[in-house]
Amino acid sequence: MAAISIRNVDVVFGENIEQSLALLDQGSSRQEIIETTGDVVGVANASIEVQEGEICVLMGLSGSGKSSLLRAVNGLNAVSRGELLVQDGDQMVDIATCDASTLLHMRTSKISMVFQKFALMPWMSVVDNVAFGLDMKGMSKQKRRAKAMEKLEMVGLSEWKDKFPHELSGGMQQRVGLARAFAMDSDILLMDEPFSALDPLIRSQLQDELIELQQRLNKTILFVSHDLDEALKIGTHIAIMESAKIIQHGKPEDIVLNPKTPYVADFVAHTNPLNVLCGRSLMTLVSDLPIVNGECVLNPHDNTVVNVNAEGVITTASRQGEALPLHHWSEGEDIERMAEGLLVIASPDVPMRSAIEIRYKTGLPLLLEEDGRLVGILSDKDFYHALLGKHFTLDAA
Ligand SMILES: Nc1ncnc2c1ncn2[C@@H]1O[C@H](COP(=O)(O)OP(=O)(O)OP(=O)(O)O)[C@@H](O)[C@H]1O
Repeated sequence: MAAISIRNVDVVFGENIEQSLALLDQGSSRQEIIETTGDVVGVANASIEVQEGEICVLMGLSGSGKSSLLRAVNGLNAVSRGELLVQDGDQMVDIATCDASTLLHMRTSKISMVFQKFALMPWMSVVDNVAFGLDMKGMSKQKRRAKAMEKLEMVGLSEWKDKFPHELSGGMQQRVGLARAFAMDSDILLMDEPFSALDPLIRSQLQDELIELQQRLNKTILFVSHDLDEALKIGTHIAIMESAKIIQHGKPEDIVLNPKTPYVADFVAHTNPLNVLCGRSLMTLVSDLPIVNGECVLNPHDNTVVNVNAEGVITTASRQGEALPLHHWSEGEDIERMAEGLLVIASPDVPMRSAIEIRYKTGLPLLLEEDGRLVGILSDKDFYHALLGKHFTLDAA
């Protein structure tokens, strides 16, 4: 079930909204609209569904409209046109048209927000900051404190409960912000560049923690970032915005492999694809391998070959006439101790990061097997393609 359903949403800032919407419908650009009406188009005709338990990252350059859309989800920005449905139990509430008391209910019990600037109260202790917001839910003081302590524990800051925000580092303050958002126990978390003010190491740690917490608590998260590496790491889905519009929405691997416009391709070209790609997307198909004397040639330079029977089952392999030991690898198995000269057979779903590590340890290509049949290989050419970003095809719309 969709937790958030954004349907043809426009967000226009200004005094002449009707006129600006009419101009949008006529195909006027943002710039033309600002020149004619003085209004700024924050979001134009955005439609996406975010399913329960997804982390959807809104990605795009500065000014593309990410925050404008995010803030529409909890009513901080008014929706000028369209429907913005948010799940409340087994019904959907339209944030665009609901009354003030419904909006208040949604904000206090269904949707929480984490900002880039931690938004902590400087005069309140860490634990009181985390508990802030729970009294609006009518919780007793004792319960509020217990809940706040539980969430502080979760982010590893229980020892810091009585300190004040200025006594904490930026990363710790952001953890307090996260603890506060999780304390609200809302089903939906809106996160506006929550980690962008932090240094890379802390940022990466908090990203890992967020993924882990999300898996444990199964929240639905809408996350704004201008960093595709971050989006690829934490997003189950990514929506890319340009000039107020969503121009591509899909799973991370789809975005990396099939960018729809040069704008998306440009983002993709500057990212590290190893976190999202798997062997299947890059492998050389078995049907494309040269066959010499009935053997599939993996590397003609050192005569590494593999034999498959009529059913496609791998039987033996050799390098310069010497038999190579075969080893079936599955995810989670230690790669560190793999010996040079081991020919590894893995699933086509092997993450490229693991595949490269295996290649590094064994010095050999990988064989990819599905349903007991050899379907492809990963050789150095495929690894270089992944690293150099030559794996995608620009599917220009
Ligand atoms: N409250 C507002 N009033 C008027 N214009 C606004 C308001 N909020 C945003 N805008 C304008 O809407 C456009 C989109 O801004 P938005 O903050 O959504 O972009 P963004 O993609 O989140 O950018 P950034 O990464 O820099 O935060 C910008 O031109 C901005 O000036």
